[in-house]
Amino acid sequence: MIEVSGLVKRHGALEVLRGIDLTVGRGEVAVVVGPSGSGKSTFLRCLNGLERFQAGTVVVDGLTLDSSAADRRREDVLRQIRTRVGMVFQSFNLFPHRTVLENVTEGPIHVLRRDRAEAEARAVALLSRVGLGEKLRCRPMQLSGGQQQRVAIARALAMEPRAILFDEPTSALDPRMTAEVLSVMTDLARDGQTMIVVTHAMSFARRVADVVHVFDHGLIVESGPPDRVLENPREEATRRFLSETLAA
Ligand SMILES: Nc1ncnc2c1ncn2[C@@H]1O[C@H](COP(=O)(O)OP(=O)(O)OP(=O)(O)O)[C@@H](O)[C@H]1O
Repeated sequence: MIEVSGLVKRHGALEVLRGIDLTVGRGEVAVVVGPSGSGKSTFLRCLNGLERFQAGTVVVDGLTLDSSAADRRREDVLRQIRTRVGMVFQSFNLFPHRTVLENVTEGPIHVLRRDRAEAEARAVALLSRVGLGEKLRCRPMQLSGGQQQRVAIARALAMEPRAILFDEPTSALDPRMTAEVLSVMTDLARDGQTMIVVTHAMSFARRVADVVHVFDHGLIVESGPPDRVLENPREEATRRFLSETLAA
């Protein structure tokens, strides 16, 4: 579903990603962990074209983005990738003046050109699935952070994405709201949703990830199943990261 090779991203002289290779199969859950500043968010942002990169290739569901694509072709590929790959951010990013229901129907109606009644019926079903069937007419401000994040997940799902990228979806939430959001994400994973999740929630990584990738200074230093990487890390950088995370 997603194949990244040799991805290099620079900000001026700073090499933020120094040659990332990573593959995510259909229905797989990849969890990305690593210290602050190691390039995790930048990596996700390169996958759906929010960031340009200087070298390497990203293939998503058969669509290829590379560093050399001319602007017109790039825009065309990006448009297609963005309809196939959802993104859920730390800060929810909902439309503040729209209702919960409108937040979820906006993309299907205006981007996928779905009929309004069909889009609303599906949005109601998705909002019920994330436990918000009673909140359809609320505005985002009237909801807790955990509820807003679940709206953001329903909004991503409404686009029928082939894959969803999660960028620290629970780091602005308290433990109870974090648990609500991780439970929704766990259900999605069980239903076979392809996902890449950047998170500090190690319990989620242990329970749900098929593969954990450890970033350090713009490189993947270690990858493997969670019980192996998190319980028996081979690399010093992984051990350091895990001991700092446990101490925090
Ligand atoms: N627009 C930018 N201009 C310059 N440097 C940037 C820019 N965006 C990110 N960086 C730098 O790139 C590096 C990687 O940042 P990134 O946000 O990807 O890390 P991260 O692993 O997601 O960190 P965190 O866990 O704190 O979110 C950092 O050193 C950051 O300062």
